Amino acid sequence: MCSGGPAGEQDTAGHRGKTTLVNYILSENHGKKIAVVENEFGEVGIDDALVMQAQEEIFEMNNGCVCCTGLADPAPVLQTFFVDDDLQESFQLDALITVVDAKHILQHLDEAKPEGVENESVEQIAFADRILLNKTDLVEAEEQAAIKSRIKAINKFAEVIECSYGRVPLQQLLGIQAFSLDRVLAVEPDFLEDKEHEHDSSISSVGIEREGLCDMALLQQWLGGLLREQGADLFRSKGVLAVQGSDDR
Ligand SMILES: Nc1nc2c(ncn2[C@@H]2O[C@H](COP(=O)(O)OP(=O)(O)OP(=O)(O)O)[C@@H](O)[C@H]2O)c(=O)[nH]1
Repeated sequence: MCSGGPAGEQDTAGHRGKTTLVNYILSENHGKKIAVVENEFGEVGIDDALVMQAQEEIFEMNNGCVCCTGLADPAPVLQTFFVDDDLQESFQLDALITVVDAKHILQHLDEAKPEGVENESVEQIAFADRILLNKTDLVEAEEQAAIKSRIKAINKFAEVIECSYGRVPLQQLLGIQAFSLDRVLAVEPDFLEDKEHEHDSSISSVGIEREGLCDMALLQQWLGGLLREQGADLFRSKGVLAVQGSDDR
């Protein structure tokens, strides 16, 4: 299970490399059968198109609210494994793996939040059993060491693995039996209590679906305007485009 987070573009905050990691796992020759369950935030499923169509089955759950998708707090998704009897009987939670974007993590950890609102980057690191410190190609060794010690200060138990493009030997990620309920309870003592959580309505999504080909110049003009006027309020944008004059998607 990989926990999510706010996104932007490759060298902007967000997009930490989770899809890249999943695609790497799916394309490696590990002999395992893998099912991917995606918790998509928003009514238009995008990740499904971005995850490689290997032989694996992909289940997509659309329209999750931001707090239930694991995008912010990983706890609600983790709880699912413990409150559902069928899941408990058939599955074992092997590890919660958090992918960290080395280029932007310090900025996220330092973000001041309103009172009562958790810093989701801190939460995701605190709950993790393994932490992939990804995009290390974009930071100097000195900064990397500083990031590692910040991570260790939040979670001293999880092994931190430095990598680029999620390239980590798979025996360090799959079948590692690293999840420990006791450790999660130490972070959040009421983790197993059947509490209704308040849905976070401060973050919402907008989906746009259109038939036909798009004009890249017009699209960039529109996106540029949107970023100028509302960039500070945009957490994540992604999509699949059929562009006029190009065979690629
Ligand atoms: N330089 C660099 N780029 C990377 C690395 N890992 C992933 N990327 C690039 O970062 C971009 C975003 O990667 P994704 O795997 O889509 O990120 P994500 O976490 O799935 O993003 P969301 O699903 O939107 O949260 C892509 O262009 C990747 O090729 C890395 O280690 N270094």
